[in-house]
Amino acid sequence: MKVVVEVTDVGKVIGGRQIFEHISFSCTRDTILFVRGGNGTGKSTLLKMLAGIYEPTAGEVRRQTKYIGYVPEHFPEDIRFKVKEYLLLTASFHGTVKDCEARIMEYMDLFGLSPFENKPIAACSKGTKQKVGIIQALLMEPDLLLLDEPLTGLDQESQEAIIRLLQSFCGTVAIIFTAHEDGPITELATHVLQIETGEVSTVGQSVRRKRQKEIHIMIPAGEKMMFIPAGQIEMNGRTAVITVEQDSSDDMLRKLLGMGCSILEVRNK
Ligand SMILES: Nc1ncnc2c1ncn2[C@@H]1O[C@H](COP(=O)(O)OP(=O)(O)OP(=O)(O)O)[C@@H](O)[C@H]1O
Repeated sequence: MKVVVEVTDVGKVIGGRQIFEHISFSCTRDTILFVRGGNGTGKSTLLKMLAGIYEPTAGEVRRQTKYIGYVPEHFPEDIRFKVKEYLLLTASFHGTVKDCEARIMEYMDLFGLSPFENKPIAACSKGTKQKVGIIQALLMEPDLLLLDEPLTGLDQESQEAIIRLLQSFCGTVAIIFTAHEDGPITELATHVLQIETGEVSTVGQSVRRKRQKEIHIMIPAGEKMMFIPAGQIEMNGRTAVITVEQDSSDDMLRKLLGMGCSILEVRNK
C-alpha cells in the first residue's frame, strides 16, 4: 500500500530547546497512529510539522498526499459564523457547495449536530466545536487526517460518535491522533508512537483492549446467577452489575431477559 507520509529521524528545536528528536515512522492508508506523550512533550508540535505548519529542525517529512485534514486541539475562538454556514463556506474552498451540502447534512446528523445548524459557533460547546472541526476536515476528503486530542472535553456519547466515525475511515484515510494517555480512542490505533522515546509499537492486546459494557439488573427472587463467572458480576442484594465485553453484551442481555431479570441500565465502561 502506498505510503502517505514518511517521517525520517525528525527533531524540533523551539526557542533553543529540543522539543523532540529521532522520530521516525511511516503511514499508509490503513495506519491509525496514536501519538502518546505527557504534557509539553511535543505532540501538537509534531502534528503541526506533519501538517506542514512547522518545518523540522532535523530530519525529513515526506508526504504523498492530496489533502491533509488537520483538526487542532482548540477550535479558533473568534469565528463569527453559524455551524452550517461555516461548513458550507469552508467546503466552498475545496469544491462545489452543491456537492457538499448533502454530506454536511449527513455528517451533522451522524454527530447529532442538526439541531445546532443555525447556532453561532462562538456560542457552541467545546464538543460541538470539535465536531465541526472534524467535519470540516473530512469534507476535503483527506488522505491524511491529523487530530490533536480529538476527545478531550467531549461527553461519552460524542466520544463514541467520533470513534465510530474514525473507525469507518480505517483503510481509506491514514489517521494520526494525539492523546496524553490510553483511553477509549486507543483501541482504534494500529500503531503507537511514544514521543518521549521515539519508540513505535504495533498495537497489541494490552493497548487495543476490548470495550466493555456494564449491565445493571434486578434479579427475580430466588434466581441464582451461577452461570456468570464471579469476576464478572458484582451482587448487591437483588441488584447486580455484570461486566461483559461489548461483543457479547447482546447475548448476555437476551439471557438475562429470558431469566426474567429487569435491565436497569446498560453503560459503556
Ligand atoms: N510556537 C512556540 N513557541 C515557543 N514554544 C513553543 C511553541 N510551540 C510549542 N512550544 C513549546 O514546545 C513544547 C511542546 O509543546 P506542544 O504543545 O507541542 O506539547 P504537547 O505534547 O502537545 O502538550 P499538551 O499535551 O500540553 O498539549 C512546550 O514546552 C511548548 O511550550
